Amino acid sequence: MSSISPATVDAAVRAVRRAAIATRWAQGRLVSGNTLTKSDDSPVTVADFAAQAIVCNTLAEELGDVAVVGEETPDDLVDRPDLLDGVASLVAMGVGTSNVTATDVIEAVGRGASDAPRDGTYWTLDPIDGTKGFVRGDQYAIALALIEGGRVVFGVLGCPNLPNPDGTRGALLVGSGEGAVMYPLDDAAGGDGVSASEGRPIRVDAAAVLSEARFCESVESGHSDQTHSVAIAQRLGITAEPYRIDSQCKYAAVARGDASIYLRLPTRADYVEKIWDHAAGKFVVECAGGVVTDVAGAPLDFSHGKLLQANRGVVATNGRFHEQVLDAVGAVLDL
Ligand SMILES: Nc1ncnc2c1ncn2[C@@H]1O[C@H](COP(=O)(O)OS(=O)(=O)O)[C@@H](OP(=O)(O)O)[C@H]1O
Ligand SMILES: [Mg+2]
Ligand SMILES: [Mg+2]
Ligand SMILES: [Mg+2]
Repeated sequence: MSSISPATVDAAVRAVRRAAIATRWAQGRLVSGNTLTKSDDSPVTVADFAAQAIVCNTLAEELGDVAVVGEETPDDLVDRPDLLDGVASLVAMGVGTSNVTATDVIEAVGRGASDAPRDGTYWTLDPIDGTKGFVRGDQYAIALALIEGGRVVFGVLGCPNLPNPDGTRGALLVGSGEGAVMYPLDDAAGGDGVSASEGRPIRVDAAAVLSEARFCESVESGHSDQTHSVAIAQRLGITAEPYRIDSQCKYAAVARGDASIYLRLPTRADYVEKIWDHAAGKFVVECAGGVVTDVAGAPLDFSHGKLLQANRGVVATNGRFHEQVLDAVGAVLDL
């Protein structure tokens, strides 16, 4: 396991925190013209572009010229002067400067449009994961991970709306070789980097009785097969209702013990998962003591560029239940 320098951790946490706070501000203020539909028919908003720009600018400022493989591309923005103004104001808010121009925005989003070299070192970024949840006013995540030689080595998940047991909302989860730590999103000390005094180590739950486990899955039935997940739960004797929550907040839920299992069951034979939808979340779960594989039990393989083309679906658990869950998944999906 490579060790990640404190400067790298600090830059990544600051980048995600800034994007989380700016997008949270934007979430309740979106109007219909703030959203467009991409060529694959999926939605993207001014906040997705702004978050990518904020994270890329912060990493560049603090770490220099790093490669970032982000979900969004400036191509979707260039002919949309109507969107650019909104993105620029959000970026200005996020990075704490004034005078962000349309050209600055295009350049900053473009910093996140690198290719994913097979054996190289690069960051992967989902500036808003769960855009549908974001637009609905529900859960979403900012997910940033570092990949070295085809393996995830560090991950940060910003979950601006995640409900905490003490009634507050918002959490920032960091997975590194030293374990998983959760920080409040709003730093009491007023800083936006790592504030070690406030970090709290997190672990997957210690549940030992499978029938009492809680499983989570996507809100969107088009992203995860919710019919087979019910059959799998029944087979495992699980009676609790599924915890349906948007985005990589599902990984956060498993990492900190709000749920014991995350099932992402393919809905289409031709859908291939993207690295930015899983890298940060899966690493945080593993650092918190959990296990993550695809539905057939294979480790997620980040050595194929932008796509997890060697995998289908995802199963994440507290580790203790993993084999039994995979057996049930295999039986129900007829693998
Ligand atoms: N068919 C299909 N199967 C699996 N996954 C898909 C599919 N289509 C889209 N996506 C990706 O799902 C990402 C959102 O993840 P979730 O389903 O967990 O969240 S949500 O319930 O949609 O909010 C979403 O990420 P964002 O685009 O960042 O929101 C997509 O990359
Ligand atoms: Mg998207
Ligand atoms: Mg995503
Ligand atoms: Mg996204």
